[in-house]
Amino acid sequence: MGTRNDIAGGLTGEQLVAAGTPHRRVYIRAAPGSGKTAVAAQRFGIQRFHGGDQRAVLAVSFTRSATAELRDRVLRQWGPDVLAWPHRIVTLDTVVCDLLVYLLDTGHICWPSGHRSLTVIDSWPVQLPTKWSRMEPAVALGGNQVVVQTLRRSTQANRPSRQDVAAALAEGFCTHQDARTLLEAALALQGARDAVLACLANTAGALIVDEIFDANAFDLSLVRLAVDAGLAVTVVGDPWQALYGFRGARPDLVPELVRDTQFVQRPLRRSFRWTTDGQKRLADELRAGHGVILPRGQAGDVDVVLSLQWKTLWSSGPHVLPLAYGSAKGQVHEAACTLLLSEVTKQKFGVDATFQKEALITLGIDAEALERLRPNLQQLITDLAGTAGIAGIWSDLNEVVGAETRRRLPKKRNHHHTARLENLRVLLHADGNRLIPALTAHQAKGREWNNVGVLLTNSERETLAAGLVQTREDHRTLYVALTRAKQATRRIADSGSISGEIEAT
Ligand SMILES: Nc1ncnc2c1ncn2[C@@H]1O[C@H](COP(=O)(O)OP(=O)(O)OP(=O)(O)O)[C@@H](O)[C@H]1O
Repeated sequence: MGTRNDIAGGLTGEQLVAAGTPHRRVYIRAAPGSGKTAVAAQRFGIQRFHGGDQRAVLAVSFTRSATAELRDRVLRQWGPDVLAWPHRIVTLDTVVCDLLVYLLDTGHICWPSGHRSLTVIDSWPVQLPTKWSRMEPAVALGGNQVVVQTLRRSTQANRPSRQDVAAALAEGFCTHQDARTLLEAALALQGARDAVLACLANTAGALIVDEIFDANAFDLSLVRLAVDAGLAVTVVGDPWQALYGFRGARPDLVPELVRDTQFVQRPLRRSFRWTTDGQKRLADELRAGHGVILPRGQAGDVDVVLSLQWKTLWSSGPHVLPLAYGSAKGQVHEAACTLLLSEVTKQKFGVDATFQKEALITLGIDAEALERLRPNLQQLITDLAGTAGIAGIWSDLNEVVGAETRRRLPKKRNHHHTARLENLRVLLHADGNRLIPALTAHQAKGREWNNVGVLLTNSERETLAAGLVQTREDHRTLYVALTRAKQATRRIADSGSISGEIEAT
């Protein structure tokens, strides 16, 4: 089986060394645009076809989009055979669930009403009714039994009742976080831990972990477990691009893992992204911690606008269309507006709104129901682009979406609901002007465009001018935003005008 590399001219020596190294524990430390995904994909294929091992080659990443990108790349580089069972590319959450189910199957832990297959959901509020409360039902392990406890939290939030969670659990439902909590607790039981180690050793020969700096302490303990089980483990990542501290990522623990378990380092230093001296210089200056100023300049043609917050993007003038209202919080009205936004983003850019999938889950709407809804959503966009009153459009949206969802839509409209529609209306009225898609740096991670505009707050500009520090997550988020362009990164002003060339101080 030969490789079908999709990179013109093939991989460089540095990339081939990283992809093909025979070491069993490898840390590929990669600069932005250095072909991290291409190298991970190459290593997957080498271990799959040339590893001389029938056991699974497993690659994991932390988000669905990063996992899908790696899977696509592996399939393109190696053809469909590469993912014949048992070889897999999945999120680490999938591996967690599989191990939990294995422990249920082997009787090391017991689920209420004896369930052995699980339906794992993103969060309870997308599935169960909630109330504003301090009392939070928490799934835990009591001995080897899965139970529900109630915890008193210091702040109130929308939370489901203990009874509803217990009933859902008895039907085999749990959240990804529950699955993690339960596996972590189970691994503290010696019998269960030995069983997981044996399961890993028997079924998998190699593990590749993409974006290792997004791992939290438990994720890293699973990587250690894979090392203990004797798997060949490769971790890939860039410490400058660790963004998920808010989800508990612990980039500071990665050097410890690499040191303790004696990984060899294979750096990827050369970047293929920069096609101009200006962008290369910017990337070098940022990484060296030097101060950088992106001066304002003439407007025109960036391919995307990036910012650290969705909110900033919505207040950035009539030419910038953000691909989401905000991160998905499982609220029904927000989800209904996301479906509407998605019709616009599909029309303008040919892509879904960023959290459309989450909105469909929140509303319990499947693909067929969405198709039924779409003509009505399109009519609502026409209304929004016209002069119809916002209050009427708000209740029409409720009626349209209400016909397909069992979730209760709000009876009373409030300012937040109508603001979403008002904002969209402003953009639909920006006639004749080219709309530019806008994303947060988190959503832009791993992606690249020719020309990138960034929207910065005053304090972010000051941070940039003083120079970035790798240990600060807010600094790393700026770094990710400013290293997405192949040609140029410009500072876009709120009016929609864009800055000129990069200037390093
Ligand atoms: N050997 C190579 N020759 C030519 N182009 C390459 C080579 N390796 C990678 N590239 C190109 O460089 C670009 C960046 O690659 P990729 O997206 O894999 O980088 P990355 O390391 O994942 O970046 P980031 O960490 O910033 O997300 C892509 O357009 C890719 O096709």
